[in-house]
Amino acid sequence: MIRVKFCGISSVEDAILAEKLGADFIGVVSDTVSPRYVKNEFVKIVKRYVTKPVVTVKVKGELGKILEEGKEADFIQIHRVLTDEELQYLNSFRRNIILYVPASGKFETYFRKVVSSSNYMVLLDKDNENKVDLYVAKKWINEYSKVGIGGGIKPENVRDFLSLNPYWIDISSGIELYKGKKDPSKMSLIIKEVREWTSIR
Ligand SMILES: O=C(O)c1ccccc1N[C@@H]1O[C@H](COP(=O)(O)O)[C@@H](O)[C@H]1O
Repeated sequence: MIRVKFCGISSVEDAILAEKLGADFIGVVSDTVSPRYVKNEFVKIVKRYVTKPVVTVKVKGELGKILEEGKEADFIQIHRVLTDEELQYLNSFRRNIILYVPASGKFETYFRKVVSSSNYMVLLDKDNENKVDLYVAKKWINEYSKVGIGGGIKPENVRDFLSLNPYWIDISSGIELYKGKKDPSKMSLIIKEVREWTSIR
């Protein structure tokens, strides 16, 4: 079964709708780099209305602060490439962590460091503005069980990502009416594609 994370959720209404339509994870971006930014306190509010795990996405900042600010979330997704020292520091915490790894052959060594470090979930995504290398992504998904994939997923191309058989697919901008507002029909289409894909395999 391929799980679905709808990310960049920035209203309770969209969180409730995402869960109702079938999302397995509700992602919120609590980092000001995002046009979908929400304050840390939003996690606690959303958790009153949904039962699915809530993921808070962080990009910048010192890891200790990220872990503290993300403590209300079920998962903390750290969406930047970490230094060796940061990976070592993170290993000393028992938290549900999702680590971003750019889906590019240039990050093969980093991918191996991450998956050998601890029991992380790994999210493959674009390497800056370079598209996801689906060949590399397929190779890594076959090697490690907890690899999700994002990076420009939308209803028109979701099958390309489902064919890699990831642990989950992760979508933010591809299911929007406009930045910060999710589109019910696009979310429904994604879920429909996933269910159809899963039912025939
Ligand atoms: O969603 C965001 O605004 C965001 C901002 C900064 C870092 C990560 C962000 N979202 C994560 O990136 C992937 C891919 O996004 P997209 O679907 O290509 O728009 C998304 O799944 C989130 O996990």
